[in-house]
Amino acid sequence: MDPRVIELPALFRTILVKGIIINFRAHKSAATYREIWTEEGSPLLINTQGLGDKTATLLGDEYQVEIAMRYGQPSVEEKLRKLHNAGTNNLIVIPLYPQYSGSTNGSTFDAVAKALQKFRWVPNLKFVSHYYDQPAYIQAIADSVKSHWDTFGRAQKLIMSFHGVPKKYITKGDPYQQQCQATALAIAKKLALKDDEWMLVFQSRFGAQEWLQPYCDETLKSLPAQGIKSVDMICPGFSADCLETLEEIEGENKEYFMKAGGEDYRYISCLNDSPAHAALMADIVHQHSQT
Ligand SMILES: C=CC1=C(C)c2cc3[nH]c(cc4nc(cc5[nH]c(cc1n2)c(C)c5CCC(=O)O)C(CCC(=O)O)=C4C)c(C)c3C=C
Ligand SMILES: [Fe+2]
Ligand SMILES: [Fe+2]
Repeated sequence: MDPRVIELPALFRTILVKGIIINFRAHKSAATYREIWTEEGSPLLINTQGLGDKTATLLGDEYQVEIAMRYGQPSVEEKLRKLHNAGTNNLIVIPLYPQYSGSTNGSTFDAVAKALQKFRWVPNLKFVSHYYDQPAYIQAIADSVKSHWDTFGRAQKLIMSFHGVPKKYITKGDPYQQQCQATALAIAKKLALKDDEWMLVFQSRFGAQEWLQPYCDETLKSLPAQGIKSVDMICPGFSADCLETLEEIEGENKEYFMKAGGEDYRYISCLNDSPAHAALMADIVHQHSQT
């Protein structure tokens, strides 16, 4: 029901979410979550917690690191309360979405502001709007691709899949598409890829309106007929593996590609709780601690 995610007037949003999404999608969604669930719980939560712990180790005693979920648990409010009780006076918020979209980073800002409304205290606050072009981020992604190539060999094409948003969000001023393109180009450059050796696509289209193109699913269905039989898949817009990567990219889209005549489809994991990812987070914190 977040108006930043579904940009419709309240009445239409309610009809869409409570009338259509909950009735037609909840069952399928629960089944797909069951497919990716691990003994320890949600991959998104475990990977994010691991990243938080490793970042805390790198930052040392001067900092306290807490991870929170935009929706669900642990909540932003719960973690802000914990930080407040610990005497925190300087707060740095990093939404774990490298490319800014109102539907993610903007919405995270809303969650922090809304939670703080319940507090008398408001700390010194730094909000990291995006980090799509940070050299350490581009390097970490490129290194994860290289290390995958070293182990499994190299496919004909590297497909970089970013989460989609309705095209209308961009025409209204969201910088998300431009930031995804800049990230993808920087990764391709770092890997010295020729133009025909990589591609940017957008996944997760939902509903009837036009979303950002090219669509991931349609692209994968069409590539084998163009002679592309092997692909490496990466999702640089996701910090941690989750439903959108493990089920949608590693599962569903692999099936589309193989059914269309593809032969080799390899998914390269998100940065998750890798040392390079924790170092990137610590780097961002240090940059925002100085000013
Ligand atoms: C229909 C509107 C949605 C837009 C626009 C959207 C943008 C968007 N989302 C992410 C990242 C994640 N989304 C996740 C879950 C999720 N997102 C939507 C809808 C929109 N997202 C739904 C309905 C759900 C629930 C899952 C489902 O039923 O498909 C998650 C969490 C996945 C998990 O493992 O829990 C992430 C992460 C981005 C980056 C983005 C636009 C930039
Ligand atoms: Fe989403
Ligand atoms: Fe999605």
